Amino acid sequence: EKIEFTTEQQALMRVITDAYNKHQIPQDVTKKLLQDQYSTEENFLLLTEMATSQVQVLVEFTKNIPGFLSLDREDQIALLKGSAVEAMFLRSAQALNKKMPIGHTEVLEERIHKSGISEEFIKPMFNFYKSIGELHMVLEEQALLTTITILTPDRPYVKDQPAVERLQENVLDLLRKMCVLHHPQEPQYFARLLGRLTELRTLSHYHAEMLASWKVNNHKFTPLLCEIWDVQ
Ligand SMILES: CC(C)c1onc(-c2c(Cl)cccc2Cl)c1COc1ccc2c(ccn2Cc2cccc(C(=O)O)c2)c1
Repeated sequence: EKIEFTTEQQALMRVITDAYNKHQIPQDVTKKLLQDQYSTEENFLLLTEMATSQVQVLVEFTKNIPGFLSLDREDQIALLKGSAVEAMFLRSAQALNKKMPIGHTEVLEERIHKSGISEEFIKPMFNFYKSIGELHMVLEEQALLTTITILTPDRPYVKDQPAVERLQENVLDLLRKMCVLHHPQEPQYFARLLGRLTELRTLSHYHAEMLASWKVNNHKFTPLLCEIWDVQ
């Protein structure tokens, strides 16, 4: 069917894609992937640094989502805290599936495997990475899916859910059209993408247990991660 984008949708697409492209993990952080040692401790510290950098990238990206800064301030915080892990699973999936320079991916996978995460969480995590890779999302779809995750109205402590719903609906409609445009042979592609959001929620529950097991082994997180994940 012929896909038409309204002028508002074209503007929304450009703003979100530009924001998604603009904010990257600094090179010095990703460069360390290849240099530092391989002990469990070193791997954990490197991943902690990447997670911290990723949260900063995420906050900057979120501020560029049209309408986000007009939401109630406390709701903005609730949306960020509620979606940070899911957005980082999406971002790490995209990084592992393509974005990383050659050789970084294997190193990064290796470091995740050897960072003190128990096997029961590694399996679903890498299944998710594989399922994201199989979708071959274009960049716009990645940016929109991340935005939809952030604009999830039913996060804990969100007061004005309808306001968040209205923003999310605009992005959902735009993603639906982008999917028809980029995957014309797969009418179910949009539904498959949204199915990944369900998998993200499951991973987010696993992640809470990962944090608890790291804490038990007295692993330290940065102040920013402690704040966004309510640990320590
Ligand atoms: C605190 C730390 C040990 C941790 O706790 N849970 C997770 C955790 C884990 Cl272990 C998996 C998924 C999500 C989280 Cl929060 C992590 C490690 O977090 C990350 C965060 C981002 C990650 C990674 C791996 C890749 N990326 C994204 C990435 C890497 C390099 C370049 C770019 C880019 O955009 O240019 C993006 C790990």
